[in-house]
Amino acid sequence: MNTLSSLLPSPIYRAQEIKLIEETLAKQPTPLGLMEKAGLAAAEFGLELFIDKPVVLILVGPGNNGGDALVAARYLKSWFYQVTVVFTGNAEKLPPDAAKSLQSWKDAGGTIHDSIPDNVQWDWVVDGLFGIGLARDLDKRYLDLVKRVNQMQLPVLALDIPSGLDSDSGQPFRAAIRATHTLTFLALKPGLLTAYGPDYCGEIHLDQLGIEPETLPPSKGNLLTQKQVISALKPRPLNSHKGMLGSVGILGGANTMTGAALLAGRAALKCGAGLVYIGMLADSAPAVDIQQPELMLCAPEQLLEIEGISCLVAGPGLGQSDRALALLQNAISSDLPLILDADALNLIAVHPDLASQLQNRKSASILTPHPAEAGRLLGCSNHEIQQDRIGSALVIASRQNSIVVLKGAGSICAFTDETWYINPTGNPGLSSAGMGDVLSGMIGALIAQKLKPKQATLLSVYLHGAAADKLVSRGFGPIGLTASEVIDEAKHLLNNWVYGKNS
Ligand SMILES: NC(=O)C1=CN([C@@H]2O[C@H](COP(=O)(O)OP(=O)(O)OC[C@H]3O[C@@H](n4cnc5c(N)ncnc54)[C@H](O)[C@@H]3O)[C@@H](O)[C@H]2O)[C@@H](O)CC1
Ligand SMILES: Nc1ncnc2c1ncn2[C@@H]1O[C@H](COP(=O)(O)OP(=O)(O)O)[C@@H](O)[C@H]1O
Ligand SMILES: [K+]
Repeated sequence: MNTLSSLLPSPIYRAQEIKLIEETLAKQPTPLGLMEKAGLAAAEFGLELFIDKPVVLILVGPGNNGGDALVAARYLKSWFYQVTVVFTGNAEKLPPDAAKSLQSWKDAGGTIHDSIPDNVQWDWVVDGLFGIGLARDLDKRYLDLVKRVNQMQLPVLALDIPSGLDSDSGQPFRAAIRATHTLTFLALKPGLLTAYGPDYCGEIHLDQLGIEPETLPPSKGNLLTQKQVISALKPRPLNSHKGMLGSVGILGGANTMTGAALLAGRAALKCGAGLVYIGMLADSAPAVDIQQPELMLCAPEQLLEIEGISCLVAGPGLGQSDRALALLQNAISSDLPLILDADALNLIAVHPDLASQLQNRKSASILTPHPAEAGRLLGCSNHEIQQDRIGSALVIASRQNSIVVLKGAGSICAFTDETWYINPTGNPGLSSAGMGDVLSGMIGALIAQKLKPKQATLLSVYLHGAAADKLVSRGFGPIGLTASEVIDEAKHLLNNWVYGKNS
């Protein structure tokens, strides 16, 4: 069994893909069937977690997830746990493997309750109501069970996925079990990792049921891991100079939003860009950033004329004025790698000519929308984006011929070759103004330092969240965490990753 942080690059499969894998595996003769393995793994994990908690409630659903729970019940009973099994479904309609598990449970002397008995004080709960087979809203019977368990405020071990959660999208079907631990089987599913998934899953563990990951079919989706993102980093040559480390141009900072451009610029500087220019649109734009005088501030029209810029970030605090539109047009028509955030995305959403200009670019474009910006780009609501974060990010990537980072809990990085990644780092401390500006500056810095756009994007997304996680672990958040703090921590982490120092 693996915890998330111990996983090497790990494939993520949607429900349809997992079903195909299960069908293939079911045809291969093994001494122990997959359900038996899943139930045993769950019981062993329960034993590890709750060795001193003997009274357990096990909820069994109408499909194979329920079958897993019945197997777990049988093992736990044989280890002298006091097990109460609740099954409200129709035994005659159970799929064959689950029906066998029910029979084995009964053969072992187990009994079934058709509702949760009153007046029993359980120590913990096993949630085996639904797994990846749930594809519609919970009906009242199951909704009541889910609500009842959530009210108990007990430790809950969810099998495969918390019941009620959509394993593809991370959205609850009306309600979902709030688990303290989720033991998922065979491989990761996106719904565990993005949108509401992390809120419902608690600690996520993976049991591959003895199936070697190399034998699974290749997946378009993967979990981002530290090992993968840092693989492109290397120490600077001793004989380095600032010209080698690239220069980032930031376009933004209209009236009242100069801070956004400054944050992007400071992030670019502290993530290692050799030179950082900021072209601000504000009427009385500052001539210098007193806190960061290394930044070079200039008129935005001038920025686009500067020789030797390696990469442009357009959008932080850009506004949507005619001047902003004209500047953005120029930025998109440049041959430079381009990171587009915030109002740059909003302008593209309402100017189809800009969108088609973007599609035809030869150099890399990276779009970093939050769900509302993604909704504007696709002409749909924020809610619709969140219902299918992966699909939405892939559609934007393909339509705009761009790398896309769909931000928010479990950010999705999507590519035009239809591959996608989910980022496991980050926390609600990042839900404050300026965090997106910092991310765009970080990507700019890494591209300027000659990382490939894909690698720069994946590394920045992971680093941005990891810096926030480090800060929260030291008590600097989540409440009141600031974008400026994230910049400084990202600098420390990046040095640590490249030079192995405990800074
Ligand atoms: N098939 C296999 O080989 C394996 C399956 N495993 C387990 O099986 C699970 C998938 O099993 P299933 O495909 O049977 O699906 P589930 O057990 O997740 O649930 C599907 C069942 O729920 C019913 N249902 C769906 N939505 C409902 C709703 N809103 N209200 C009431 N009933 C509803 C369906 O009619 C079906 O009977 C996995 O998540 C995993 O836990 C594991 O044992 C590993 C091996
Ligand atoms: N709950 C969360 N968990 C993980 N990451 C988060 C969370 N909330 C926000 N973030 C991250 O913080 C950043 C916020 O960006 P954005 O919404 O554009 O902020 P702003 O526009 O204020 O700069 C994104 O990278 C996003 O993924
Ligand atoms: K479950």
